Amino acid sequence: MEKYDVFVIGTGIAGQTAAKICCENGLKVAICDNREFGGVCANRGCDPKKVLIQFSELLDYSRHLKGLGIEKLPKINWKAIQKLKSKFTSKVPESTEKNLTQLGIDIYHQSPEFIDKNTISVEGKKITASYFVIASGRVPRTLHIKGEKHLKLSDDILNLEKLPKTATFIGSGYVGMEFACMLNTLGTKVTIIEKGPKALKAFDDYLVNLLVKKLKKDGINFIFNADVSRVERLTKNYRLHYSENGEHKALKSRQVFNTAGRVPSTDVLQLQNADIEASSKGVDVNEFMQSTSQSHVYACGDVSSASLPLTPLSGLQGYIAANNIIKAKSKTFSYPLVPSTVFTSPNLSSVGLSEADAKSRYKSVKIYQGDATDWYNARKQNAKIYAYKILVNERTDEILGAHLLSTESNECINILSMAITQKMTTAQFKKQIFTYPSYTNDLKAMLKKED
Ligand SMILES: Cc1cc2nc3c(=O)[nH]c(=O)nc-3n(C[C@H](O)[C@H](O)[C@H](O)COP(=O)(O)OP(=O)(O)OC[C@H]3O[C@@H](n4cnc5c(N)ncnc54)[C@H](O)[C@@H]3O)c2cc1C
Ligand SMILES: NC(=O)c1ccc[n+]([C@@H]2O[C@H](COP(=O)([O-])OP(=O)(O)OC[C@H]3O[C@@H](n4cnc5c(N)ncnc54)[C@H](O)[C@@H]3O)[C@@H](O)[C@H]2O)c1
Repeated sequence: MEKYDVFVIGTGIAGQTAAKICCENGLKVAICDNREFGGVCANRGCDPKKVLIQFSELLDYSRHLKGLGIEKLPKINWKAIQKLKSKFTSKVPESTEKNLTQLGIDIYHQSPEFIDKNTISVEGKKITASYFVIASGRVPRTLHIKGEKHLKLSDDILNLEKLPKTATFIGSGYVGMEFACMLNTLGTKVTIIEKGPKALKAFDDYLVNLLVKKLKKDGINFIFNADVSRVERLTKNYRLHYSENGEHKALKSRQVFNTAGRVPSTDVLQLQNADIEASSKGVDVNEFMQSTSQSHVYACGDVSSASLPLTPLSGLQGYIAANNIIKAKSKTFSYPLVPSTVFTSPNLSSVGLSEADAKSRYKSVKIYQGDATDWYNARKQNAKIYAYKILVNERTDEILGAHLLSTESNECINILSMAITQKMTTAQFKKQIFTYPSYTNDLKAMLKKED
């Protein structure tokens, strides 16, 4: 029977970070994955997605300037784009394995199953470890509808051989909105069907409404409050059945994508054999990223109950878990401020408190909100929408939350994130000198006029 100090499940950013730190500190470490090594972000998430999306962004940008200096729109070569994307993804599994092995970490290519609290079985072997790190991430939610097997997933979108003429997306969260926007810009006729009353429910209503309005003008069909029930295969197309206000409806498209969210990947691990508690939120952990039920088990990244499933947090949680294995309770996870961006055209970005949360926590909240479409930066690129909402504590003048909708919001939001972390007042922020002309410089102007 093989024996390790630490056995890590999952080779994404969380698992790799934890494994490397444990190994560098002299522990005997093994790591496993039931898919290609390297995790979602590098293989089938953030990185390949942005390689593809930069082309739809470029096309959207060019469309705005057509007739104003651009005569012909760029012609998209999807095959070449896929080739470019593969240059980023194809080497990830091999280089990840090589890197881990060179450090002296043993690797396994299968999902393990817990046999008891200290024993797992993997690749037909029984293995014991003093500590386990569960870093198995999330997988697409199953919808439990008839014909589910016909639904394609985000992996399939990233690997599309050709752009479909028509496509339906079930779910209008990050994944659905980003890919729907990309395909629509590249020429696919897109419908988004959402069970709730709005898209991107975690984001600011004012900005989401403006984004949805822009995307509708671009040709995306949105259906809200819909209950999907069945997918049917036709000769060339698929028909999705759903009900809206109790009325049965159906729509036909070449592809139907399930973008209805992701759930913790714990199904096959047999956690119950080791009495490790997990819920629909993931493996239950405390502030040390330690399982609340088994002190020798840690969970980090998307699979942990403390996750907000974004890459930067997964790395941080992997770091915390490993450090606590090396020295018990030496590091705590205390929900840092996390900026995030939905990579639609334009980008929707957010950091800190929402308007509702700010108002419930603070007595008096100033709201700096506006449509900046007629400001210089948007006008020069003939952008269709540019808007913002920044929330400020009236008593202290500190910035509490920021929400931006613009082509550059994915970068600008980081400036506001730093300002909030540093507890900057708007007076201090406005004293900063930024480059001109720049979207960053506009942030100061946003804080001038209260809504
Ligand atoms: C399409 C898409 C786009 C995204 N874009 C962004 C973005 O732009 N920015 C951002 O911050 N985040 C983005 N995310 C989220 C981001 O990818 C995740 O938050 C991040 O990858 C999580 O890292 P992790 O290490 O926790 O888990 P993962 O990267 O999911 O790694 C978990 C690993 O565990 C393996 N595994 C799962 N189950 C088992 C098992 N039973 N046994 C063995 N191994 C197992 C998996 O194969 C995987 O390799 C995106 C996600 C998707 C799906
Ligand atoms: N740019 C980024 O940072 C980025 C990009 C992609 C994913 N992510 C991360 O991955 C996570 C998962 O993203 P996601 O888009 O898969 O999930 P999500 O939770 O953001 O969105 C899922 C959407 O599907 C809807 N839905 C659920 N069941 C449905 C049903 N039966 N019919 C119709 N609609 C249904 C939900 O109401 C929701 O609007 C995100 O929370 C985010 O943290 C981040």
